[in-house]
Amino acid sequence: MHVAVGSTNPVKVRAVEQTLERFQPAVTAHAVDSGVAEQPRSIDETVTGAQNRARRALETAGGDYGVGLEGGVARIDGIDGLSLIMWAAVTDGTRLEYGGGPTLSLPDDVTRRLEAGDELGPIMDDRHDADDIAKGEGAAGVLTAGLTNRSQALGEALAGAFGPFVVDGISTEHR
Ligand SMILES: O=P(O)(O)OP(=O)(O)OP(=O)(O)OC[C@H]1O[C@@H](n2cnc3c(O)ncnc32)[C@H](O)[C@@H]1O
Ligand SMILES: [Mg+2]
Repeated sequence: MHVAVGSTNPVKVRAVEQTLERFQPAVTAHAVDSGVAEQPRSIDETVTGAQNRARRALETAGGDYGVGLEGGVARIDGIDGLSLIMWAAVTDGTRLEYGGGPTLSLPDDVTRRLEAGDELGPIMDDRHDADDIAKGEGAAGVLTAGLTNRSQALGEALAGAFGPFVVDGISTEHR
């Protein structure tokens, strides 16, 4: 089974390898355009980014499945400030399925900086005097003291999006 991922961020590739380990897939990484802003700011924009990445990865690489993973921030009813969200999309070239990852309420100072126009990755690096948090444990790791991390969180989104293909037995019919 060949799974083409629409990103070269190692955290996203790892999320796919870990979540789909059972199938021992060949996972390839492709720098595709998400078609949305570098920092998506709504559920709609985040889902669209995931969908574009999945479709474009499969178009670029071929293979059995295209996977798109996208991070974003959004306002959630009932919660003050902005929250970190993440969505996955999977396509086999015909069908598209979606899954959401965990939602994490962001601290006030992070929300303020996002509202001023900054992106979450650089904000987290600056706040924690670190480099490339978005390519490692992620905000999901930092904000939970490691109870989860970005790969694991993205993996949960992917499980939701990939599951329907497995349930319907499609994956075993592919190469
Ligand atoms: O190379 P790509 O696939 O684009 O990887 P990315 O880390 O930029 O991931 P996204 O575009 O999906 O994320 C959109 C923005 O949100 C940031 N972001 C999302 N999740 C994050 C996390 O867990 N920790 C830090 N930054 C995060 C990220 O750095 C981007 O600025
Ligand atoms: Mg990005």
